Amino acid sequence: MAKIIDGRAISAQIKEEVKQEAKALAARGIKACLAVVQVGDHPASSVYVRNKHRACAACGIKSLEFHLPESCGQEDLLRQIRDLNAREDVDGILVQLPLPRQIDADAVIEAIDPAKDVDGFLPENLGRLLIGQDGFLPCTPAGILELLKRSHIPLEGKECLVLGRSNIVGKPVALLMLREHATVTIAHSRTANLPELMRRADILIAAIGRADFVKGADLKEGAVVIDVGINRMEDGSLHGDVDYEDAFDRVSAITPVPGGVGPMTIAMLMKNCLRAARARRS
Ligand SMILES: Nc1nc(=O)c2c([nH]1)NC[C@@H]1CN(c3ccc(C(=O)N[C@@H](CCC(=O)O)C(=O)O)cc3)C=[N+]21
Ligand SMILES: [Mg+2]
Repeated sequence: MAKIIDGRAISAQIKEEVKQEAKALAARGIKACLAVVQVGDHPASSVYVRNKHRACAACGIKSLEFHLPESCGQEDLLRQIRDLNAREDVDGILVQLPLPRQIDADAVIEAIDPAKDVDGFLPENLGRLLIGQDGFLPCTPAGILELLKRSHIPLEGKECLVLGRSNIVGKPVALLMLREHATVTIAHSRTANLPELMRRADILIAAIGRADFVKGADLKEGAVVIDVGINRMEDGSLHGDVDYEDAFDRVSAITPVPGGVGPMTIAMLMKNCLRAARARRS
């Protein structure tokens, strides 16, 4: 029987821990504060942004909303970020992605003060992860590690296969697994021997954005599957990158979609906000 790794339950536990820490900080007169910057009205973004404000409220973190029009220019956005960098009361800055085409997203993200980079997207924080220094970890990779740790899944010496090589999930989660002494392989669209790699992975982390791409027969018997994919189907349902039903009887543990990695991303964002507040103000 496969164990379902319950991201909603584990994220609720983390948010409860953050709430207690936020309370302790508030007792010293420090109210942690996240600024969320949204540009335009990408429908998915509005939902995600609302969820982030909701999580802040639940954790006792103040959240501020800055909503710029779809047509806003690069300079307008940069001015907004410089303003938030300068504000004493703002601990974390999150610029919701994707940004409209006319905006250079890399330049915008890099304008954020690294001490307020609660997404963990800046070169400074990703570089710290690479060389083993403390910094803000990107939320999805950090959430994946937390899911594995709180589910007591051993990582040391295990074969871990990461599907996908993005800067915000694939590459950083591979580094985190390496830090935990797993043997890590990163596969991508041009990997030649994917079937062979999938068949021998003890832990498979899928972050490719292709609905139901990984089938049960692809997996090693008893593998642990972490599914980062959030693929919206035509009927409105969400599917992961792994065919959950098909994989279920073959794995020892698996994250559902929804209710797996997604909620953990937000919980780790809350944790990063609190950490930013503590580091900046005490
Ligand atoms: N600067 C920035 N930081 C981000 O962290 C960021 C971003 N931009 N842009 C968009 C992506 C996406 N993302 C998700 C967070 C939570 C869920 C989540 O909670 N998902 C739920 C349900 C989702 C649903 O029903 O649509 C689940 O998987 O159970 C999903 C996706 C953060 N992102
Ligand atoms: Mg599925």
